[in-house]
Amino acid sequence: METGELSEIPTPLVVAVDGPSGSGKSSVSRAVARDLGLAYLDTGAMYRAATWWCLDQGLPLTDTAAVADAVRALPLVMGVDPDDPTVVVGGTDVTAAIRETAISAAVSAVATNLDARAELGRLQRAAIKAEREPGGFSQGRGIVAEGRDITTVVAPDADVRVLLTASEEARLSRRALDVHGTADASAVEATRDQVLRRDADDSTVVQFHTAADGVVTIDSSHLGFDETVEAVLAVVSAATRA
Ligand SMILES: Nc1ncnc2c1ncn2[C@@H]1O[C@H](COP(=O)(O)OP(=O)(O)OP(=O)(O)O)[C@@H](O)[C@H]1O
Ligand SMILES: Nc1ccn([C@H]2C[C@H](O)[C@@H](COP(=O)(O)O)O2)c(=O)n1
Repeated sequence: METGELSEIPTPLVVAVDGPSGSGKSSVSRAVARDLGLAYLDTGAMYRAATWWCLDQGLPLTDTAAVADAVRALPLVMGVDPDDPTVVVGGTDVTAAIRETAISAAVSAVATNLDARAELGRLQRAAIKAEREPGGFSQGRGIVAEGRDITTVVAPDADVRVLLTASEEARLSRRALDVHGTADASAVEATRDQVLRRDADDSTVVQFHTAADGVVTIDSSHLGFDETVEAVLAVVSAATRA
């Protein structure tokens, strides 16, 4: 499918994308949203923002009740422009800060807190609903939302549901390139915690390695970035023609 061909897609359109760390969900979902003129919601960034907020207040992430209370009071504003997805907490722009290694290392403690998940899921559903209505960023065209449980828990009724996977090897070398600028053996080794340990911890509460019924799997291990975007657009096209 050619870029831009989907200007005729039925709207509002909700596209849900899940997958493990480094599978390409964020970058591919942003490109798909841009192409289709939709909003973009990075739900992982919401877990990261919640983690930043708790740590900023000096909360021990092991105190599950205190973390859940803090997340219920989280003053979070998510920017859903795919060209400039921002994250603001209590008036502070934390878009860059939430990508730091300290947050990546700690975020699973919040992601495995079931009360925090319930609250963030509620905020995610509200953000998706807002983009189905005229007042949102997309003016009612819709949204691409990505994470770990969007196809299954947050938006199981999405118009298009995709599980984006890639081999461990591909995911580790992509993340190593991002973080260390090289995918040599030591860079890959240094990336294991951020990718595999985090996925193992997160998998204890949410399933994102196998597609649920009705979810289309795209394995990007041997696809380039543009090919992966095209593959998702093809799934959107097929689903909206059906
Ligand atoms: N098909 C692909 N081929 C090569 N590189 C890719 C592909 N898809 C994504 N990438 C690159 O891999 C890196 C990781 O992608 P991205 O951050 O989107 O993954 P993610 O699944 O959102 O990870 P995380 O959940 O850890 O945030 C980025 O640099 C991205 O450009
Ligand atoms: N829907 C979601 C989105 C994210 N998470 C968790 C999993 C990660 O450890 C963390 C950060 O996500 P990332 O920015 O790396 O995509 O948030 C989740 O449990 N559910």
